[in-house]
Amino acid sequence: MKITSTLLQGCYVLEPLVHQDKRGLFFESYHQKKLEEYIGEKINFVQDNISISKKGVLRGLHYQTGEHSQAKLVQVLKGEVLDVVVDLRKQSTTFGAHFKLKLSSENHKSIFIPKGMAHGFLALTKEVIFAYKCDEYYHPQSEAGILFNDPDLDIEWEFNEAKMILSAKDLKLPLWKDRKI
Ligand SMILES: Cc1cn([C@H]2C[C@H](O)[C@@H](COP(=O)(O)OP(=O)(O)O[C@H]3O[C@H](C)C(=O)[C@H](O)[C@H]3O)O2)c(=O)[nH]c1=O
Repeated sequence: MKITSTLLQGCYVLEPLVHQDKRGLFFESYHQKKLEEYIGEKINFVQDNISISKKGVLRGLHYQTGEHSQAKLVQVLKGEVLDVVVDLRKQSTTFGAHFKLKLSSENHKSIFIPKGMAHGFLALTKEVIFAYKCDEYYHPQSEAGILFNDPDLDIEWEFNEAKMILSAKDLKLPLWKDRKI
């Protein structure tokens, strides 16, 4: 597995070793020991999530606050997304910055997102199966988010906004300057 840093402190891109043969392919989609050794801290994922989205669906930007803040390992099992991570950590050297990367069932890449980040993705193909691990359980009372097209974050989603599909909840998320801490 190859692990590379991103512009965000503590956020990494993982690329598995893909074993191909006449049947198809095999790769380790998660290896706790290798990831812990690289990031230098223990990881204990407790919940796996899967969402399925049509082309144009944008989910995010979401996070959980306080003790329910989640580290995540996100990957795409089918299709392709533009994945976006935003650094919410005031003490971070990359506070307020964002990182984006295309994840797909072709590139097999995943992103380790540390606690203290907002996360979202835009589905770029007809059907996207998105799978991710969280190190804290879902805690609705601690859910928070930032509007996807916040002017201060200025995220270029590379997609026609008129064709995006968002939940009513996500369309009402606050701006960066009004976000829940
Ligand atoms: C997140 C979550 C949701 N739910 C229920 C709540 C709703 O009834 C339904 C859909 O939830 P929501 O609209 O929040 O789902 P997404 O918009 O995909 O949310 C996710 O979107 C971005 C990409 C993330 O990174 C977050 O982990 C997560 O917030 O699933 C659960 O039962 N458990 C959960 O862990």
